[in-house]
Amino acid sequence: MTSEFTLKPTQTFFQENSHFGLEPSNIILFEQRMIPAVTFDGNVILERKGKIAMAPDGNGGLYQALVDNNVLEDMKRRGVEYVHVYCVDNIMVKMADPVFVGFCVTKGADCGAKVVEKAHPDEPVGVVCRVGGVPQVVEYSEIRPEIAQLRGPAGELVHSAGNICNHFFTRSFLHDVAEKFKEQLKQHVALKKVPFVDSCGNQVKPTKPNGIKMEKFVFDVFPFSRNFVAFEVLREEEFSPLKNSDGAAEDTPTTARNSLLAQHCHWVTAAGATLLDEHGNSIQIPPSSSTENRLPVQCEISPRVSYFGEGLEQLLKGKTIKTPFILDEAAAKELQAQ
Ligand SMILES: CC(=O)N[C@H]1[C@@H](OP(=O)(O)OP(=O)(O)OC[C@H]2O[C@@H](n3ccc(=O)[nH]c3=O)[C@H](O)[C@@H]2O)O[C@H](CO)[C@@H](O)[C@@H]1O
Repeated sequence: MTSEFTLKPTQTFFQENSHFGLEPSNIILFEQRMIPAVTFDGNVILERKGKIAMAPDGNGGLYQALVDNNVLEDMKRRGVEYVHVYCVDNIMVKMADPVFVGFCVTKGADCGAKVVEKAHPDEPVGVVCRVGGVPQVVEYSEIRPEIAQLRGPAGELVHSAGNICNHFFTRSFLHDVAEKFKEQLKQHVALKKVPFVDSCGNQVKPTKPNGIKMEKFVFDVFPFSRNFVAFEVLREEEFSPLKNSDGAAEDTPTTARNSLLAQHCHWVTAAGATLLDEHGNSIQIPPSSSTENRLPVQCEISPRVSYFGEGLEQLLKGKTIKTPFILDEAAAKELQAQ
C-alpha cells in the first residue's frame, strides 16, 4: 500500500530493479485514501492557492484501500489465505516469516502481532495487551505515563510487549473487517506541522504544530479478532526502526544500517568463518545482544543468498574472510566453486 506521494516512486523503484526477480503481474501496488488536514479549530488548511492540504489516512486506511482496489477479491482468486503486514521503516523485517506465519496458523489465529520486549518505559512503541480481556494496542502517544511505568515484583515492566507493526491476518478476517468492522475504527489525532499559504500568498513552513491530521491505526482491528496471538522475537534480530534523520540519538539511517551489518557478521561467524579487518587481523565479534557502541564490521549478505542466516555453513565454514565483504549471488557462486 502506498499513498498519493509514494505510488510513483515505488513503481519506478520496482521497475528499475526488474521487480526483484518477481513476476510483475504478481505485485499489486495500491493507494490509500487522503483526507484533509485541519487547523486546531477545524478549518481546512490551504497548501497553496487552490489546493487543500491533504494527508494519508493512517496505516489503518489499509482496510478501506483493500476494498477500494478489490485487493481481497484478487487474493481470493490467487488462493492467498494468509497475509503478512509490516511497516516500511524496519530494515530487519523478515518478510512473510515462515516461523511467525506457521505459529499463527498452527494456533488457529485469525490475527497476530510480533512484539519485542520494550527497552524502557518511554520507548515510542505501542503496547500489545488486553484491556478488559480484549486484545489491542495502546499506542505510545496515548498511554498514560504512570501505566507505561508500572513494574512487576522483579522490576520488570508490566506492559512490556512492544508493538513492531508486524502483523498476521487471515484473508477471511480481513474480509470480515472490510464487511463489518472497518467503519468502527477509531480516528486518532496527530498534531503536525502542515505547510500552508498565508493570506498574502506566501508559502509558510511552520516550525511547531499548527494543524491536526486524523489517522486510523492498523492495529485497531485486533479487538475484533476471535483468536489473537502475540509472538515475541529478539530485538537484535528483528527490529531496528528508522524514525529520525542522521544526527538524532537513535533510530536513524546509520543505526538501522549498523544493526543489519552486525546481524550479518553474526551469521558469518556462526557459519564457522573468521572475519579479518583491512590489516588482516581477526575481528572479535561481540555477542548479538551487546550494546557496545563500535564501528560496524562491513559485512553484508544478500537476501538472495540467505534469508535468515541459513545455508551459509556450506559456503563459509572454516574460511577466513577479509572485510569489507559482500556476499551476493556472484560471490556465493565463487565460494561454492572453491
Ligand atoms: C499506528 C501504528 O502502527 N503505530 C506503530 C508504529 O508507530 P509509528 O509512529 O512509527 O507509526 P507511523 O505512523 O510512522 O506508521 C508506521 C508505518 O505505517 C505505514 N503508514 C503510516 C501512515 C500512513 O498513512 N500509511 C502507512 O502506510 C508506514 O509503512 C509506516 O512506516 O510503529 C511502531 C514501531 O516502530 C509501533 O510501536 C507503533 O505502535
